[in-house]
Amino acid sequence: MPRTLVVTAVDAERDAVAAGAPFDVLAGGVGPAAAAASTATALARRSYDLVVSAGIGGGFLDLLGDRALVVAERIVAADLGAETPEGFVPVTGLGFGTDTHTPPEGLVRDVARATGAVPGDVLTVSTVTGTAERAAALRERHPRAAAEAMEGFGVAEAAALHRTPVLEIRAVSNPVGPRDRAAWRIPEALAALTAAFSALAQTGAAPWTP
Ligand SMILES: O=C(O)c1cccc(C(=O)CC[C@H]2O[C@@H](n3cnc4c(=O)[nH]cnc43)[C@H](O)[C@@H]2O)c1
Repeated sequence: MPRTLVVTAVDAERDAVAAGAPFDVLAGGVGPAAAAASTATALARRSYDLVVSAGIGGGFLDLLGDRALVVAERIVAADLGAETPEGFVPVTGLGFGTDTHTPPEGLVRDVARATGAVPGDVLTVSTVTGTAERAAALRERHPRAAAEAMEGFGVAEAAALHRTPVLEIRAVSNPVGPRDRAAWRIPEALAALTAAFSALAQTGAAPWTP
């Protein structure tokens, strides 16, 4: 029986996923470093066939419109690199590391079909975008970005270390742009997360068999 590990940032996200399906779900902390450490520790204790980074996230509404869910075609470390007078240079442009993980195409397609999620790039940032200028800079560098969050790349790095396929699923709680924390629609996003994992479990297909 295939085993799937879902890694969220906080307890509320963990509980939302668990309410949808009885997978192993871990609240691994906020940010890429906490996510990588927690995921690597979990994968060292037990092997899994799939790791899913899941939670709420900011949406690029020019691409998403009012659609509430995103599945990552690529998981991109959007602020891992160097600022230069000519602009941002990703870590790969500096000659080392990686800045992108690519989930299995077939699984991305299956998730999109089962949940209605929009496939696109999901950016991992260490600082939540809070201005229109920053949002525009990200859009220019990442024309296929559909969402940003803070953990996907960390989860993906740990999964890669353990040679385990990875996915990222984000329910949109707020637009990527000028900060307005009071307007974040967290309960709605958590409900969308529950519905997504419930839909995946109901497919009855591997690797979603709980
Ligand atoms: O206050 C709450 O009830 C609550 C419930 C669930 C989650 C939270 C969080 O604040 C989670 C932090 C988490 O959210 C992701 N996130 C959400 N929007 C963005 C964004 O625009 N840019 C980057 N990250 C975002 C992120 O992955 C954080 O881990 C609160």
